[in-house]
Amino acid sequence: MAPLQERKMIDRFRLWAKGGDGGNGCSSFRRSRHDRRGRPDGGNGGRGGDVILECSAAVWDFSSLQHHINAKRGGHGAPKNMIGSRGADKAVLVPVGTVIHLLEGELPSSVEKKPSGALDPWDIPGTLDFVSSESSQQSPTDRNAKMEKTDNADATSAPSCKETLKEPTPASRFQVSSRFSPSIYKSQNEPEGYSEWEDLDGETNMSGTECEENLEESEQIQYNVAELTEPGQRITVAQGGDGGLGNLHYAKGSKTYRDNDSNDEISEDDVRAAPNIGLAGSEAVLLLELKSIADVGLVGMPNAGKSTLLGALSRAKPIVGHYAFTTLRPNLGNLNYDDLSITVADIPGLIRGAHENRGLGHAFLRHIERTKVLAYVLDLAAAIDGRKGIPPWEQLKDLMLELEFYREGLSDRPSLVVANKIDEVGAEEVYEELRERVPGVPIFPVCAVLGEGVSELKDGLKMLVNGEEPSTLKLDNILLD
Ligand SMILES: Nc1nc2c(ncn2[C@@H]2O[C@H](COP(=O)(O)OP(=O)(O)OP(=O)(O)O)[C@@H](O)[C@H]2O)c(=O)[nH]1
Repeated sequence: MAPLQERKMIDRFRLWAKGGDGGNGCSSFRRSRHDRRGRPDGGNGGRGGDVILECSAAVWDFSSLQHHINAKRGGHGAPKNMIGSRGADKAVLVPVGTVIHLLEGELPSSVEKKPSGALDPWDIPGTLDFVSSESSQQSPTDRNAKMEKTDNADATSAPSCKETLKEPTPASRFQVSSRFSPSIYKSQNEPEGYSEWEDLDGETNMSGTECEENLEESEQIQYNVAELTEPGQRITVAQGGDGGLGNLHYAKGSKTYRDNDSNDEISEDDVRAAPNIGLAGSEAVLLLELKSIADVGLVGMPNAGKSTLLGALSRAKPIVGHYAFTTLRPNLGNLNYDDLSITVADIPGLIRGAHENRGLGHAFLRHIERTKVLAYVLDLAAAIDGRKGIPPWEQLKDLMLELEFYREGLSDRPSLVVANKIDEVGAEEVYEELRERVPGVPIFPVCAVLGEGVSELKDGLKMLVNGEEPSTLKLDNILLD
Protein backbone atom coordinates (compact mmCIF):
# COMPACT_ATOMS: atom_id res chain seq x y z
CA MET A 1 0.00 0.00 0.00
CA ALA A 2 1.41 3.39 -0.93
CA PRO A 3 1.66 5.99 1.78
CA LEU A 4 -0.97 8.69 1.56
CA GLN A 5 1.37 11.47 2.45
CA GLU A 6 4.37 11.09 0.24
CA ARG A 7 5.72 14.59 0.58
CA LYS A 8 8.78 14.64 2.72
CA MET A 9 9.02 17.00 5.59
CA ILE A 10 11.28 19.91 4.66
CA ASP A 11 13.35 20.71 7.72
CA ARG A 12 16.25 22.52 6.05
CA PHE A 13 15.70 25.43 3.74
CA ARG A 14 17.81 28.02 2.00
CA LEU A 15 16.23 31.42 1.79
CA TRP A 16 17.22 34.58 -0.07
CA ALA A 17 15.63 37.62 1.50
CA LYS A 18 15.72 41.09 0.00
CA GLY A 19 14.27 44.19 1.58
CA GLY A 20 12.42 46.58 -0.71
CA ASP A 21 14.47 49.40 -2.18
CA GLY A 22 13.68 52.89 -1.07
CA GLY A 23 11.59 54.95 -3.48
CA ASN A 24 13.37 57.70 -5.36
CA GLY A 25 13.15 61.27 -4.24
CA CYS A 26 11.46 63.57 -6.67
CA SER A 27 13.14 66.47 -8.35
CA SER A 28 10.51 68.93 -9.42
CA PHE A 29 10.00 72.70 -9.50
CA ARG A 30 6.86 74.58 -8.88
CA ARG A 31 6.68 77.46 -11.30
CA SER A 32 4.17 80.23 -11.63
CA ARG A 33 3.70 83.41 -13.58
CA HIS A 34 5.47 85.36 -10.86
CA ASP A 35 8.25 82.88 -10.28
CA ARG A 36 9.69 81.68 -13.55
CA ARG A 37 12.70 80.18 -11.90
CA GLY A 38 10.54 77.95 -9.82
CA ARG A 39 10.92 76.55 -6.34
CA PRO A 40 11.92 72.97 -5.63
CA ASP A 41 9.01 70.95 -4.30
CA GLY A 42 10.00 67.32 -4.85
CA GLY A 43 9.08 64.97 -2.02
CA ASN A 44 11.24 62.18 -0.58
CA GLY A 45 10.91 58.60 -1.67
CA GLY A 46 9.23 56.12 0.70
CA ARG A 47 11.09 53.45 2.64
CA GLY A 48 11.15 49.92 1.23
CA GLY A 49 9.38 47.07 3.01
CA ASP A 50 11.07 44.55 5.30
CA VAL A 51 11.19 40.77 5.02
CA ILE A 52 9.98 39.30 8.29
CA LEU A 53 9.91 35.72 9.53
CA GLU A 54 7.11 35.04 11.97
CA CYS A 55 6.99 32.00 14.19
CA SER A 56 3.68 30.17 14.04
CA ALA A 57 2.25 26.89 15.27
CA ALA A 58 0.11 26.75 12.13
CA VAL A 59 2.99 25.57 9.95
CA TRP A 60 4.96 22.46 10.56
CA ASP A 61 7.88 22.64 8.16
CA PHE A 62 9.28 24.89 5.45
CA SER A 63 7.31 23.41 2.58
CA SER A 64 5.15 26.50 2.18
CA LEU A 65 8.10 28.87 1.81
CA GLN A 66 9.55 30.23 -1.40
CA HIS A 67 13.30 30.43 -1.79
CA HIS A 68 13.30 34.10 -2.80
CA ILE A 69 11.38 36.57 -0.75
CA ASN A 70 11.35 40.19 -1.79
CA ALA A 71 9.58 42.95 0.05
CA LYS A 72 8.01 45.77 -1.94
CA ARG A 73 9.93 48.86 -2.79
CA GLY A 74 8.92 52.26 -1.45
CA GLY A 75 6.88 54.60 -3.60
CA HIS A 76 8.66 57.46 -5.31
CA GLY A 77 8.39 60.98 -4.02
CA ALA A 78 6.25 63.32 -6.03
CA PRO A 79 5.85 67.03 -6.65
CA LYS A 80 4.08 69.24 -4.10
CA ASN A 81 6.29 67.67 -1.45
CA MET A 82 4.46 64.39 -1.50
CA ILE A 83 6.46 61.56 0.00
CA GLY A 84 6.36 58.12 -1.50
CA SER A 85 4.41 55.38 0.23
CA ARG A 86 6.13 52.88 2.50
CA GLY A 87 6.79 49.62 0.65
CA ALA A 88 4.74 46.69 1.92
CA ASP A 89 6.51 44.28 4.27
CA LYS A 90 6.65 40.63 3.38
CA ALA A 91 5.98 38.45 6.40
CA VAL A 92 6.20 34.68 6.09
CA LEU A 93 5.34 32.01 8.63
CA VAL A 94 7.96 29.60 9.88
CA PRO A 95 7.43 26.73 12.32
CA VAL A 96 8.13 26.80 16.01
CA GLY A 97 11.70 25.63 16.56
CA THR A 98 13.22 27.38 13.54
CA VAL A 99 16.94 27.99 13.86
CA ILE A 100 18.50 30.60 11.59
CA HIS A 101 22.04 30.29 10.25
CA LEU A 102 23.42 33.13 8.20
CA LEU A 103 25.23 32.39 4.96
CA GLU A 104 25.54 35.94 3.63
CA GLY A 105 24.60 39.41 4.77
CA GLU A 106 23.59 40.35 8.25
CA LEU A 107 20.38 40.35 10.24
CA PRO A 108 19.09 43.86 10.81
CA SER A 109 17.16 42.98 13.96
CA SER A 110 16.95 40.46 16.73
CA VAL A 111 13.98 38.28 17.64
CA GLU A 112 11.10 40.19 19.09
CA LYS A 113 7.59 39.42 20.20
CA LYS A 114 4.88 40.65 17.88
CA PRO A 115 3.69 44.12 18.91
CA SER A 116 0.12 44.16 20.12
CA GLY A 117 -1.09 46.92 17.85
CA ALA A 118 -0.70 50.69 17.94
CA LEU A 119 1.24 51.01 14.72
CA ASP A 120 2.80 54.25 13.70
CA PRO A 121 0.45 55.32 10.90
CA TRP A 122 3.42 56.02 8.63
CA ASP A 123 4.52 52.46 9.09
CA ILE A 124 1.32 50.83 7.94
CA PRO A 125 2.56 48.84 5.02
CA GLY A 126 0.99 49.04 1.63
CA THR A 127 -1.21 52.03 2.38
CA LEU A 128 -0.64 53.36 -1.11
CA ASP A 129 1.80 51.48 -3.19
CA PHE A 130 2.15 53.81 -6.11
CA VAL A 131 5.14 52.12 -7.68
CA SER A 132 3.91 48.61 -7.77
CA SER A 133 0.47 49.46 -9.03
CA GLU A 134 1.81 51.82 -11.64
CA SER A 135 4.62 49.64 -12.81
CA SER A 136 2.45 46.58 -13.03
CA GLN A 137 -0.10 48.33 -15.16
CA GLN A 138 2.16 50.31 -17.41
CA SER A 139 4.71 49.28 -19.91
CA PRO A 140 8.12 50.90 -19.63
CA THR A 141 7.35 52.92 -22.77
CA ASP A 142 4.23 54.34 -21.14
CA ARG A 143 6.20 55.32 -18.15
CA ASN A 144 8.87 56.93 -20.26
CA ALA A 145 6.27 59.05 -21.93
CA LYS A 146 5.24 60.36 -18.56
CA MET A 147 8.53 60.57 -16.80
CA GLU A 148 11.71 61.84 -18.23
CA LYS A 149 14.36 59.37 -17.32
CA THR A 150 17.82 60.50 -16.39
CA ASP A 151 21.17 58.88 -16.99
CA ASN A 152 20.68 56.84 -13.91
CA ALA A 153 17.77 55.08 -15.41
CA ASP A 154 19.78 51.98 -16.10
CA ALA A 155 19.34 51.30 -12.42
CA THR A 156 16.09 49.74 -13.57
CA SER A 157 17.83 46.74 -14.99
CA ALA A 158 17.42 44.00 -12.44
CA PRO A 159 20.79 42.86 -11.19
CA SER A 160 21.44 39.19 -11.37
CA CYS A 161 20.91 37.35 -8.15
CA LYS A 162 24.55 36.49 -7.83
CA GLU A 163 25.66 40.07 -8.30
CA THR A 164 23.32 41.38 -5.72
CA LEU A 165 24.11 38.72 -3.20
CA LYS A 166 27.81 39.30 -3.42
CA GLU A 167 27.68 42.70 -1.83
CA PRO A 168 24.97 42.99 0.75
CA THR A 169 24.02 46.60 1.14
CA PRO A 170 23.46 47.90 4.63
CA ALA A 171 20.03 49.44 4.54
CA SER A 172 20.59 52.55 6.55
CA ARG A 173 23.66 54.33 5.39
CA PHE A 174 22.09 57.59 6.37
CA GLN A 175 18.94 58.44 8.15
CA VAL A 176 16.35 60.16 6.07
CA SER A 177 12.92 60.25 7.46
CA SER A 178 10.28 59.86 4.86
CA ARG A 179 7.71 60.60 7.50
CA PHE A 180 8.06 64.34 7.93
CA SER A 181 5.56 65.26 5.30
CA PRO A 182 1.88 64.60 5.93
CA SER A 183 1.11 64.29 2.26
CA ILE A 184 1.19 60.93 0.63
CA TYR A 185 1.30 60.79 -3.09
CA LYS A 186 -2.25 60.42 -4.26
CA SER A 187 -2.59 61.42 -7.88
CA GLN A 188 -1.12 59.76 -10.87
CA ASN A 189 -1.92 62.66 -13.13
CA GLU A 190 0.47 65.55 -13.43
CA PRO A 191 -0.38 68.00 -10.72
CA GLU A 192 -0.61 71.64 -11.73
CA GLY A 193 2.11 74.13 -11.05
CA TYR A 194 5.22 72.29 -12.02
CA SER A 195 7.01 71.94 -15.24
CA GLU A 196 9.65 69.39 -14.62
CA TRP A 197 9.47 65.99 -13.04
CA GLU A 198 12.48 63.83 -13.12
CA ASP A 199 12.05 60.31 -12.00
CA LEU A 200 14.83 57.93 -11.27
CA ASP A 201 13.31 54.56 -11.45
CA GLY A 202 15.71 52.24 -9.74
CA GLU A 203 13.27 49.44 -9.22
CA THR A 204 14.94 46.10 -8.54
CA ASN A 205 12.81 43.14 -9.22
CA MET A 206 14.29 39.85 -8.23
CA SER A 207 11.11 37.85 -8.32
CA GLY A 208 11.33 35.76 -11.41
CA THR A 209 15.11 36.01 -11.48
CA GLU A 210 16.40 32.52 -11.82
CA CYS A 211 18.96 32.06 -9.11
CA GLU A 212 21.20 29.11 -8.71
CA GLU A 213 19.74 27.03 -5.92
CA ASN A 214 22.90 25.35 -4.96
CA LEU A 215 25.18 28.21 -4.13
CA GLU A 216 28.33 26.81 -2.70
CA GLU A 217 28.26 26.70 1.06
CA SER A 218 30.07 29.73 2.28
CA GLU A 219 32.86 29.05 4.68
CA GLN A 220 31.75 31.91 6.81
CA ILE A 221 28.44 30.52 7.94
CA GLN A 222 27.33 32.12 11.14
CA TYR A 223 25.55 29.37 12.99
CA ASN A 224 22.53 29.89 15.23
CA VAL A 225 22.25 33.63 14.80
CA ALA A 226 18.65 33.45 15.99
CA GLU A 227 15.99 30.98 17.10
CA LEU A 228 12.24 31.28 16.90
CA THR A 229 10.84 29.13 19.65
CA GLU A 230 7.50 30.70 20.54
CA PRO A 231 4.51 31.46 18.34
CA GLY A 232 4.28 35.18 17.66
CA GLN A 233 8.02 35.82 17.69
CA ARG A 234 9.25 37.77 14.68
CA ILE A 235 12.54 38.68 13.19
CA THR A 236 13.36 41.05 10.36
CA VAL A 237 15.81 39.30 8.09
CA ALA A 238 16.09 41.95 5.39
CA GLN A 239 15.38 45.61 5.85
CA GLY A 240 13.90 48.02 3.37
CA GLY A 241 16.15 50.80 2.07
CA ASP A 242 15.51 54.42 2.92
CA GLY A 243 13.85 56.57 0.33
CA GLY A 244 15.88 59.05 -1.70
CA LEU A 245 15.66 62.74 -0.91
CA GLY A 246 13.40 65.00 -2.87
CA ASN A 247 14.93 68.27 -4.05
CA LEU A 248 12.79 70.17 -1.57
CA HIS A 249 14.99 68.73 1.13
CA TYR A 250 17.91 70.74 -0.22
CA ALA A 251 16.13 73.99 -0.44
CA LYS A 252 13.72 74.17 2.42
CA GLY A 253 12.50 77.64 3.22
CA SER A 254 14.96 79.77 1.25
CA LYS A 255 15.35 81.28 -2.14
CA THR A 256 19.07 80.53 -2.13
CA TYR A 257 19.24 76.82 -1.64
CA ARG A 258 21.12 75.42 1.32
CA ASP A 259 22.22 71.92 2.14
CA ASN A 260 20.35 71.03 5.30
CA ASP A 261 23.29 69.10 6.74
CA SER A 262 26.33 71.22 5.93
CA ASN A 263 24.46 74.54 5.54
CA ASP A 264 26.53 75.31 2.46
CA GLU A 265 24.93 77.35 -0.25
CA ILE A 266 24.08 75.25 -3.26
CA SER A 267 23.19 76.23 -6.75
CA GLU A 268 20.03 75.45 -8.63
CA ASP A 269 22.02 73.04 -10.77
CA ASP A 270 23.03 71.20 -7.65
CA VAL A 271 19.42 71.00 -6.60
CA ARG A 272 18.48 69.57 -9.98
CA ALA A 273 21.24 67.01 -9.77
CA ALA A 274 20.51 66.11 -6.14
CA PRO A 275 21.17 62.43 -5.45
CA ASN A 276 17.62 61.23 -5.13
CA ILE A 277 17.84 57.50 -5.72
CA GLY A 278 16.41 55.44 -2.90
CA LEU A 279 18.80 53.13 -1.07
CA ALA A 280 18.76 49.45 -1.89
CA GLY A 281 17.12 47.16 0.66
CA SER A 282 19.44 44.87 2.57
CA GLU A 283 19.90 41.28 1.51
CA ALA A 284 20.61 38.12 3.40
CA VAL A 285 21.01 34.46 2.53
CA LEU A 286 19.78 32.27 5.34
CA LEU A 287 19.74 28.62 6.11
CA LEU A 288 16.67 27.73 8.11
CA GLU A 289 16.69 24.53 10.10
CA LEU A 290 14.10 22.88 12.26
CA LYS A 291 15.17 21.88 15.70
CA SER A 292 13.98 18.48 16.74
CA ILE A 293 11.32 18.77 19.39
CA ALA A 294 12.89 16.04 21.47
CA ASP A 295 15.78 13.61 21.59
CA VAL A 296 13.58 10.63 22.35
CA GLY A 297 10.09 9.96 21.04
CA LEU A 298 7.91 7.51 22.99
CA VAL A 299 5.88 5.69 20.36
CA GLY A 300 3.11 3.27 21.21
CA MET A 301 -0.49 2.24 20.79
CA PRO A 302 -3.10 4.14 22.80
CA ASN A 303 -3.11 3.08 26.46
CA ALA A 304 0.34 1.46 26.27
CA GLY A 305 1.42 3.66 29.17
CA LYS A 306 3.52 6.31 27.41
CA SER A 307 2.34 9.21 29.52
CA THR A 308 2.78 7.20 32.71
CA LEU A 309 6.29 6.30 31.60
CA LEU A 310 7.16 9.92 30.82
CA GLY A 311 6.02 10.85 34.31
CA ALA A 312 8.20 8.07 35.77
CA LEU A 313 11.24 9.08 33.71
CA SER A 314 11.02 12.80 34.32
CA ARG A 315 9.23 15.34 36.40
CA ALA A 316 6.66 15.93 33.68
CA LYS A 317 3.05 15.54 34.77
CA PRO A 318 1.17 14.39 31.69
CA ILE A 319 -2.50 13.47 31.93
CA VAL A 320 -2.90 9.72 32.38
CA GLY A 321 -6.19 8.05 31.58
CA HIS A 322 -7.40 4.50 31.15
CA TYR A 323 -8.97 5.46 27.85
CA ALA A 324 -7.35 5.77 24.43
CA PHE A 325 -6.11 9.10 23.10
CA THR A 326 -5.67 10.74 26.49
CA THR A 327 -2.64 12.41 24.97
CA LEU A 328 -3.57 14.77 22.17
CA ARG A 329 -0.33 16.71 21.88
CA PRO A 330 3.17 15.60 22.72
CA ASN A 331 4.10 16.09 26.33
CA LEU A 332 7.73 16.93 26.87
CA GLY A 333 9.85 15.86 29.80
CA ASN A 334 13.50 16.30 30.69
CA LEU A 335 15.67 13.40 31.73
CA ASN A 336 18.49 14.77 33.80
CA TYR A 337 21.79 12.95 34.13
CA ASP A 338 24.90 14.24 35.86
CA ASP A 339 26.50 15.32 32.63
CA LEU A 340 23.58 15.71 30.25
CA SER A 341 19.92 16.36 29.82
CA ILE A 342 17.69 14.59 27.31
CA THR A 343 14.24 15.67 26.17
CA VAL A 344 11.60 13.00 25.85
CA ALA A 345 8.31 13.46 24.03
CA ASP A 346 5.30 11.34 24.81
CA ILE A 347 3.64 11.24 21.43
CA PRO A 348 -0.11 10.70 21.01
CA GLY A 349 -1.14 7.06 20.60
CA LEU A 350 -0.90 5.44 17.21
CA ILE A 351 -3.42 3.02 15.75
CA ARG A 352 -3.49 0.92 12.61
CA GLY A 353 -4.22 3.18 9.66
CA ALA A 354 -2.71 6.27 11.23
CA HIS A 355 -0.87 6.90 7.98
CA GLU A 356 -4.32 7.25 6.40
CA ASN A 357 -4.98 9.85 9.06
CA ARG A 358 -7.01 7.56 11.32
CA GLY A 359 -6.95 8.31 15.01
CA LEU A 360 -4.70 11.31 15.43
CA GLY A 361 -2.97 10.18 12.28
CA HIS A 362 -0.69 12.63 10.64
CA ALA A 363 -0.51 14.94 13.62
CA PHE A 364 1.08 12.12 15.55
CA LEU A 365 3.36 10.96 12.77
CA ARG A 366 4.68 14.44 12.16
CA HIS A 367 5.85 14.65 15.75
CA ILE A 368 7.91 11.51 15.31
CA GLU A 369 9.78 13.06 12.41
CA ARG A 370 11.22 15.57 14.80
CA THR A 371 12.75 13.21 17.33
CA LYS A 372 16.21 11.69 17.12
CA VAL A 373 15.68 8.24 18.59
CA LEU A 374 12.58 6.15 19.22
CA ALA A 375 11.44 4.16 22.20
CA TYR A 376 8.60 1.80 21.23
CA VAL A 377 6.37 1.41 24.28
CA LEU A 378 4.54 -1.95 24.14
CA ASP A 379 1.71 -3.10 26.37
CA LEU A 380 2.61 -6.59 27.58
CA ALA A 381 -0.81 -7.06 29.10
CA ALA A 382 -2.90 -6.18 26.06
CA ALA A 383 -3.60 -9.76 24.98
CA ILE A 384 -3.30 -11.78 28.19
CA ASP A 385 -6.16 -13.33 30.10
CA GLY A 386 -8.41 -13.34 27.09
CA ARG A 387 -8.15 -9.57 26.55
CA LYS A 388 -8.85 -8.54 23.00
CA GLY A 389 -5.76 -6.40 22.59
CA ILE A 390 -2.88 -6.92 20.20
CA PRO A 391 0.15 -8.98 21.34
CA PRO A 392 3.26 -6.78 21.85
CA TRP A 393 5.24 -8.11 18.84
CA GLU A 394 2.29 -7.31 16.60
CA GLN A 395 2.00 -3.89 18.22
CA LEU A 396 5.63 -3.37 17.32
CA LYS A 397 5.12 -4.49 13.73
CA ASP A 398 2.05 -2.25 13.34
CA LEU A 399 3.85 0.73 14.77
CA MET A 400 6.80 0.29 12.47
CA LEU A 401 4.59 -0.26 9.44
CA GLU A 402 2.65 2.90 10.16
CA LEU A 403 5.89 4.87 10.35
CA GLU A 404 7.11 3.39 7.11
CA PHE A 405 3.79 3.92 5.34
CA TYR A 406 3.89 7.52 6.37
CA ARG A 407 7.46 8.06 5.32
CA GLU A 408 9.90 5.46 4.14
CA GLY A 409 12.91 5.22 6.40
CA LEU A 410 11.18 6.82 9.39
CA SER A 411 11.59 3.65 11.45
CA ASP A 412 15.28 3.47 10.60
CA ARG A 413 16.38 5.74 13.38
CA PRO A 414 18.07 4.27 16.47
CA SER A 415 15.50 2.65 18.70
CA LEU A 416 14.82 0.45 21.70
CA VAL A 417 11.79 -1.34 23.05
CA VAL A 418 10.06 -0.72 26.37
CA ALA A 419 7.99 -3.69 27.56
CA ASN A 420 5.52 -1.97 29.87
CA LYS A 421 3.07 -3.34 32.46
CA ILE A 422 5.44 -6.10 33.55
CA ASP A 423 3.60 -6.07 36.90
CA GLU A 424 0.47 -7.62 35.38
CA VAL A 425 -0.14 -11.31 35.95
CA GLY A 426 1.21 -13.33 33.04
CA ALA A 427 3.27 -10.43 31.68
CA GLU A 428 6.61 -12.14 32.47
CA GLU A 429 5.88 -14.97 30.02
CA VAL A 430 4.78 -12.52 27.35
CA TYR A 431 8.02 -10.60 27.92
CA GLU A 432 10.09 -13.76 27.41
CA GLU A 433 8.23 -14.52 24.20
CA LEU A 434 8.78 -10.93 23.04
CA ARG A 435 12.53 -11.30 23.52
CA GLU A 436 12.53 -14.39 21.36
CA ARG A 437 10.41 -12.82 18.68
CA VAL A 438 12.34 -9.54 18.53
CA PRO A 439 16.01 -10.45 18.69
CA GLY A 440 18.98 -8.10 18.50
CA VAL A 441 17.36 -5.08 20.06
CA PRO A 442 17.52 -3.87 23.66
CA ILE A 443 14.20 -4.56 25.41
CA PHE A 444 13.58 -3.00 28.82
CA PRO A 445 10.92 -4.58 31.05
CA VAL A 446 9.27 -1.77 32.97
CA CYS A 447 6.40 -1.10 35.31
CA ALA A 448 5.75 2.56 34.63
CA VAL A 449 3.18 3.00 37.43
CA LEU A 450 5.57 1.79 40.09
CA GLY A 451 8.73 3.11 38.45
CA GLU A 452 10.32 -0.36 38.25
CA GLY A 453 13.00 -0.82 35.60
CA VAL A 454 12.98 2.91 34.92
CA SER A 455 16.59 3.61 35.93
CA GLU A 456 17.88 0.87 33.58
CA LEU A 457 15.75 2.36 30.84
CA LYS A 458 17.22 5.80 31.56
CA ASP A 459 20.73 4.37 31.07
CA GLY A 460 19.65 2.69 27.85
CA LEU A 461 18.17 5.92 26.48
CA LYS A 462 21.31 7.86 27.31
CA MET A 463 23.47 5.35 25.42
CA LEU A 464 21.12 5.43 22.46
CA VAL A 465 21.05 9.23 22.26
CA ASN A 466 24.84 9.40 22.62
CA GLY A 467 25.19 6.86 19.85
CA GLU A 468 27.06 4.46 22.12
CA GLU A 469 24.78 1.56 21.33
CA PRO A 470 23.21 2.25 17.95
CA SER A 471 20.53 -0.33 17.42
CA THR A 472 17.95 -0.15 14.69
CA LEU A 473 14.90 -2.33 14.53
CA LYS A 474 14.24 -4.19 11.30
CA LEU A 475 10.74 -5.24 10.39
CA ASP A 476 12.02 -8.49 8.89
CA ASN A 477 13.62 -9.46 12.20
CA ILE A 478 10.28 -9.58 14.01
CA LEU A 479 9.05 -13.17 14.14
CA LEU A 480 5.29 -13.28 13.69
CA ASP A 481 2.87 -16.25 13.53
N1 LIG B 1 -0.69 -2.23 35.43
C1 LIG B 1 -0.10 -1.22 34.84
N2 LIG B 1 -0.84 -0.23 34.29
C2 LIG B 1 -0.21 0.79 33.71
C3 LIG B 1 1.20 0.85 33.65
N3 LIG B 1 1.53 1.99 32.99
C4 LIG B 1 0.38 2.60 32.66
N4 LIG B 1 -0.66 1.91 33.08
C5 LIG B 1 -2.07 2.25 32.91
O1 LIG B 1 -2.39 2.25 31.54
C6 LIG B 1 -3.39 3.24 31.27
C7 LIG B 1 -2.95 4.11 30.15
O2 LIG B 1 -1.85 4.89 30.56
P1 LIG B 1 -1.36 6.18 29.79
O3 LIG B 1 -0.04 6.53 30.38
O4 LIG B 1 -2.40 7.23 29.73
O5 LIG B 1 -1.20 5.59 28.34
P2 LIG B 1 -0.83 6.33 27.00
O6 LIG B 1 -0.05 5.37 26.20
O7 LIG B 1 -0.21 7.63 27.29
O8 LIG B 1 -2.24 6.53 26.34
P3 LIG B 1 -2.70 7.56 25.22
O9 LIG B 1 -2.63 8.92 25.81
O10 LIG B 1 -4.09 7.17 24.88
O11 LIG B 1 -1.79 7.41 24.07
C8 LIG B 1 -3.61 4.00 32.58
O12 LIG B 1 -4.77 3.49 33.20
C9 LIG B 1 -2.38 3.65 33.41
O13 LIG B 1 -2.62 3.67 34.78
C10 LIG B 1 1.95 -0.20 34.25
O14 LIG B 1 3.19 -0.23 34.26
N5 LIG B 1 1.25 -1.19 34.82
